[in-house]
Amino acid sequence: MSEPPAVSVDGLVMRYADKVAVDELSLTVERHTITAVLGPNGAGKTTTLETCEGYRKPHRGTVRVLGLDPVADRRDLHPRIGVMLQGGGAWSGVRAMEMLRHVAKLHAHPLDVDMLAERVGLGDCGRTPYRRLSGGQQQRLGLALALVGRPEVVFVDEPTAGMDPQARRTTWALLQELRGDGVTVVLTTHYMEEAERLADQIHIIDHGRLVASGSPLDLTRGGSVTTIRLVVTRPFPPGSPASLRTALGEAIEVVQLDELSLLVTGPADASTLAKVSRWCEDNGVLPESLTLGQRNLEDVFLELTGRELAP
Ligand SMILES: Nc1ncnc2c1ncn2[C@@H]1O[C@H](COP(=O)(O)OP(=O)(O)OP(=O)(O)O)[C@@H](O)[C@H]1O
Repeated sequence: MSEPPAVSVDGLVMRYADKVAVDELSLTVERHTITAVLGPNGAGKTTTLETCEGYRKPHRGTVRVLGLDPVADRRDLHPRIGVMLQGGGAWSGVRAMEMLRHVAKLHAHPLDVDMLAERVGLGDCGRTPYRRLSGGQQQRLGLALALVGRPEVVFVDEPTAGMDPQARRTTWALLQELRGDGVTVVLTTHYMEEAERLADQIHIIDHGRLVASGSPLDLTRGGSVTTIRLVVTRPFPPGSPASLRTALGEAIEVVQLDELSLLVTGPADASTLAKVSRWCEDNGVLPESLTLGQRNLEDVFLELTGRELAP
């Protein structure tokens, strides 16, 4: 029999009082991958992760991690997973290395804590109390705490939030190294670049629902699709997206980003650019800029939800 996937979520519904935070969500995370759950603030990413980690019980649907029920099989599952919580999850007065040593002792075969501290870049702040660590250092400690028990699956919630660009790159390299060692990494992020660079598989969620899944390449369709961004000097006349779409033809999508900009997506080329320019002239619209580019995940998200991904 083949081994179960790292994570399988099937028809998950999660509610806070009357609010539906996760709405019939189904997704699979294959082993030995980096999988990103991507979505804007409030999309339901943390709630989904916390359910996989066994901190919340599904209101409906099922969740399995390494084939186990995170709540009912908690004792068997917990030694096999690592969890990096949003906001660190350490006591405020404890020193970074004390905390790491303490957690290491709870595991049967922990990693060497000094090596791990060095690797995540905790280096010279090991004696600093948790509350005095910078946001980025708290994140690094959180990551070390998640990894010290040699987990098979590691859940990391917004691993690079609050990190400077260099620390972010170090963290990306570390997560890639983990995948190389056979660990499955499940991360949430609202950084499109993070998902695009790191993930083998991306699940985009919005309002608790899955809106798209695939590899970064699948989702951006191999770069054969281009975008045109049109920014204008005065608000568009009413009905502009529909009128522009009619002018450009069937295969082209037009999304209004805000009152002064539109995004055109599809098999666009120089002739499409010329048509957009002509449409502007015919409709008394004065372009401030008109740029042709490759479609990226941010554009995919915009098309799917009509909203920007970045907070
Ligand atoms: N404890 C709670 N009580 C009530 N509502 C909650 C609670 N936790 C989350 N929510 C709501 O559920 C929805 C999903 O929240 P969740 O934190 O899962 O989203 P998220 O995608 O992780 O967002 P973020 O990127 O901001 O962390 C949001 O509308 C949020 O306000």
